[in-house]
Amino acid sequence: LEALDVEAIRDEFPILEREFDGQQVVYLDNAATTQTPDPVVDAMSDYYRESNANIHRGIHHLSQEASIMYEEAHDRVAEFINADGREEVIFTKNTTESENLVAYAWGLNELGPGDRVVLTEMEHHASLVTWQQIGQRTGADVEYIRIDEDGRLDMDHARELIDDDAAIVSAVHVSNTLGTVNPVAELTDLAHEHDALSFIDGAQAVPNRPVDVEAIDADFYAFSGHKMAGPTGIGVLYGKQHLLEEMEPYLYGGGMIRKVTFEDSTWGDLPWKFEPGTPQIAEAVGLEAAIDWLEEIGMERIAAHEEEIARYAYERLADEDDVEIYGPEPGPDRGGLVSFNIEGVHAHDLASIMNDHTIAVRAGDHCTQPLHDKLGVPASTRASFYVYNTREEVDKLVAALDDARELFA
Ligand SMILES: Cc1ncc(COP(=O)(O)O)c(CNc2co[nH]c2=O)c1O
Repeated sequence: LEALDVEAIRDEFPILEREFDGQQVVYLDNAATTQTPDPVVDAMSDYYRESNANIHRGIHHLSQEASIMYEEAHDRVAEFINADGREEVIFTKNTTESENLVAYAWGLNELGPGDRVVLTEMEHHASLVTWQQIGQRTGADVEYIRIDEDGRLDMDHARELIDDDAAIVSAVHVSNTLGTVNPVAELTDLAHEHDALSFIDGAQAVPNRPVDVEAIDADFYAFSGHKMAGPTGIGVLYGKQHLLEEMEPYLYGGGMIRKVTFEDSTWGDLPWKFEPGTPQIAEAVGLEAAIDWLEEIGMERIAAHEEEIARYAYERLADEDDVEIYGPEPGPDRGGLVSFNIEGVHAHDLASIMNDHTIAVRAGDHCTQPLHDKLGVPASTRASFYVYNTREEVDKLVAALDDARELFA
């Protein structure tokens, strides 16, 4: 597999030339949000300059043009994740809203006492808090598949929890804290063996590796545009068509109806039934441009680049005696991020020192507070990589650790 031309890629991100206090930014916070290449920014600007109009096929050229752009963005997403078609691709605001859509439109109506919602201990709050609250409102139990000391799922425990009481398994594809790549197809098979649904949180997977929802056979799959070189304000909920057809919407308004009388209303076709009001049209154009841009590079090459950079970062950090790294060894079941702590230095202090060197990392609980409780630490520092990161940037990260030791350890 030919390596990425990182320098050519970096030329499409002017933001990576930014300097603070005379130092060039080193952006290692990609699990939080990725940067946006010129072609994506240009596509959205061009939309506003040349095609902007409200959609739902108004009787004028601009509306028809904007409607087709918006509708075809759904087709492009379906092709990218190997969904059957636009009917299985709902545009939301972000992964969080995609999780809530299923929780409200399916969970509230289908769950009750005696049902079990099976999560994992490494879930992001977007999934964990959502299903925890739905469990409280419906009387369903919420249980968590344990992780082992390497940050991998305990699949024996998974098989124990995913039994005939399980109604849905909601699991993260790639952990945003541990980097663990979970066996989502196996979890889905287990769920289906017991007539339970499978909902996979792909926020840290779709941007970084090939994802085929049909191969996984997930019933629902969620991700965000801003984590895959696309804009904020747009996310995707993939859902199997027969499930989305059966589900009642939980957000009402214009654009999602077929017929409205004073007495009642009927709902429009998929995916529009779940997309009320004026949607994020420019963001849909931007998301399609991001998919084009990523596929131009190739998802396999992106995954290989990230594995190589994460492996290098893991190995450099593992050489430091006072550094504790969370999650599996480098390899196929670790994604492109490394979370760690330095003995005697709080993660926030470390991130602050990194910022003195204009190195952008994330410090905190990464919206996985129960996982950090389980790890026995209040916070961690996370370096997360994307297509434009280099080994030299990892070297700068490691070199800055000494400043933190001098000041805090
Ligand atoms: C695994 C996972 N699930 C869901 C979300 C929520 O995505 P959103 O709805 O687009 O915000 C995130 C975002 N994770 C992070 C956002 O900032 N730092 C992070 O690690 C995530 O990493």
